[in-house]
Amino acid sequence: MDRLPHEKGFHVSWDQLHRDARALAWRLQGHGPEDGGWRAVVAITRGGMAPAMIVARELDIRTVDTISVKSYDHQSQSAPRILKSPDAALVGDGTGVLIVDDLVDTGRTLEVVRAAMPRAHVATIYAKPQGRAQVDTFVTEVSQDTWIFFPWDMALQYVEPYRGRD
Ligand SMILES: O=P(O)(O)OC[C@H]1O[C@H](OP(=O)(O)OP(=O)(O)O)[C@H](O)[C@@H]1O
Ligand code: HPA
Ligand SMILES: [Mg+2]
Repeated sequence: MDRLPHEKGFHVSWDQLHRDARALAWRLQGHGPEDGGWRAVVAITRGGMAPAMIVARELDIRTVDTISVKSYDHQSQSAPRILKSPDAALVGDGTGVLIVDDLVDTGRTLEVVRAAMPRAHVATIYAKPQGRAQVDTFVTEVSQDTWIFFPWDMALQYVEPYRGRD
C-alpha cells in the first residue's frame, strides 16, 4: 500500500483519534454477545493498538491480546500471513471476541484475521469502500483515493503564511 498515488490526505490528530475511537465504542455498545459484553479485545498490530486501548477502556474490557499480520508483498507474490497469533485458548473461533483496527483499506488484512477468528466482531475507526464489507462496525468512511495519516506518523511543524508561499 503506497501513499504516494493518493489524491487526498486526511490528517488525524490525537484528539480526533480519541474522539473517533470513543465514537466507535459508543456504536459498539449493544452489539456485543447477548450474555453481556465481549470476553476479550484483539488489537491488530500496530495501528489497532491505540484504538483498541481506548475501546477496551470505554467498554470496560480488561482482557486484550494482539494479532500481527504481515501485509501482502508485491515482490514475493505472497498473501498476507499471520506473524503472531493471539492466545488460542482465549480467542477460540472468535466467539465473544472484538477485533479492533485503525482502518480497513483493501480488506486484505481483515480477510486473514477473519479466517483465523470467523465468529469475532470486527471494528475499525475508518473504512474505505473496497474493504468495508470486511468490517461489522466502523465510524467514518473515506474515499478509496484518500490516504489517512495517523498521529503516530506525524509531527507538529512550522507552516509558511499563505502570503509567503507561491
Ligand atoms: O485493508 P488493508 O489494505 O489490508 O490495509 C489496512 C491495514 O494496513 C495498515 O496496517 P499496516 O499493515 O500498514 O501495519 P501497521 O498497522 O503496523 O502500520 C492499517 O493499520 C491496517 O491494519
Ligand atoms: O490510508 C492509510 N493510512 C495509513 N495506513 C494505511 N494502510 C493502508 N491504507 C492506509
Ligand atoms: Mg495495521
